[in-house]
Amino acid sequence: MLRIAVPNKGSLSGPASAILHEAGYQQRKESKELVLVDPVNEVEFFYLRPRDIAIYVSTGRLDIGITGRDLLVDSGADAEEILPLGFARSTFRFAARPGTAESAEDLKGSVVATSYEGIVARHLAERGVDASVVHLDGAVETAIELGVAQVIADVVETGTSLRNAGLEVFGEPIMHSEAVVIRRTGAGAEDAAEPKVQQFLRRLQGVLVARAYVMMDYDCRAEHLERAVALTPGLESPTVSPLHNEGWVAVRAMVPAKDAQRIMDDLYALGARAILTTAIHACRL
Ligand SMILES: Nc1ncnc2c1ncn2[C@@H]1O[C@H](COP(=O)(O)OP(=O)(O)OP(=O)(O)O)[C@@H](O)[C@H]1O
Ligand SMILES: O=P(O)(O)OC[C@H]1O[C@H](OP(=O)(O)OP(=O)(O)O)[C@H](O)[C@@H]1O
Ligand SMILES: [Mg+2]
Repeated sequence: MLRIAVPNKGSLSGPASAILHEAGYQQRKESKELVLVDPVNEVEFFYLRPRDIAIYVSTGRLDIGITGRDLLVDSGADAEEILPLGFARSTFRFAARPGTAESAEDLKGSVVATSYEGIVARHLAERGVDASVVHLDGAVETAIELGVAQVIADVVETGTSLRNAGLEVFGEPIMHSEAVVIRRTGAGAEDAAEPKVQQFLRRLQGVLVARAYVMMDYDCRAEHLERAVALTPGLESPTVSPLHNEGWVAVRAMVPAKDAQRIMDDLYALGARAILTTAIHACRL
């Protein structure tokens, strides 16, 4: 059985279970379940705190896990990212009251509050900045008002939490994060679990592609085919079939979902007709 760590709480938990479900894996029905065996797919899921997942995976007791890139880096565990998943996107940034500082270099002698001590301590050390780091579990934005720190380093998505606390980001983002699949550093072809890991990754990649692309079908005059195909090159090459009406062809290609409407306009302007898009539910590329 492949043993997989899944976040049990927080921003990563819902979308992680959703992508696994879309990839055809059984998922827990109830948030108190800690372990779930999916016998058909020969996978065992362990629902763990997101912050602990890299630690479990680094020991090799679990084969792979889903966590945040920021949590992976912060843990310092011997685990590496093998597939970015595109959800729980955030930046990790310094923030303070306006006018406090402009960059990490201004933080000498300051107290920085954060839930990500590992990332912050390393970032400051790399720049030779001597500042103290205070660990807080959450709601870090409040640490400044309560006088625990002059500066915070925290996850920022919309910036609403910072604005509500009267704080502003400063300096370059410390890192960009999103949910990622991780495994033990150095795991590879020699591992017994490797074929199953690769199959698991192909399934998740299939979901990511199915989410990002639609299938587009249209008819166009043969003399317009080259220009039409330039608009819909597909992933490898579009399928072109003859139509019963001479001089017309049917074209089928995958296109990025976000561009679909613009491409349909451009194809129509080119004289293409019967332009249809359909959702892709699953795929293996
Ligand atoms: N508002 C947010 N938007 C996007 N990603 C976020 C947000 N808050 C946290 N994350 C991401 O979620 C992961 C942290 O998960 P974790 O469960 O520890 O915290 P959380 O989602 O803030 O939940 P909670 O604080 O309620 O326990 C990190 O990878 C972080 O980048
Ligand atoms: O930029 P925003 O869209 O406001 O999102 C960022 C906030 O979301 C998370 O907080 P969460 O609600 O998880 O509370 P926590 O600080 O207790 O973790 C994170 O720690 C930030 O505070
Ligand atoms: Mg949080």
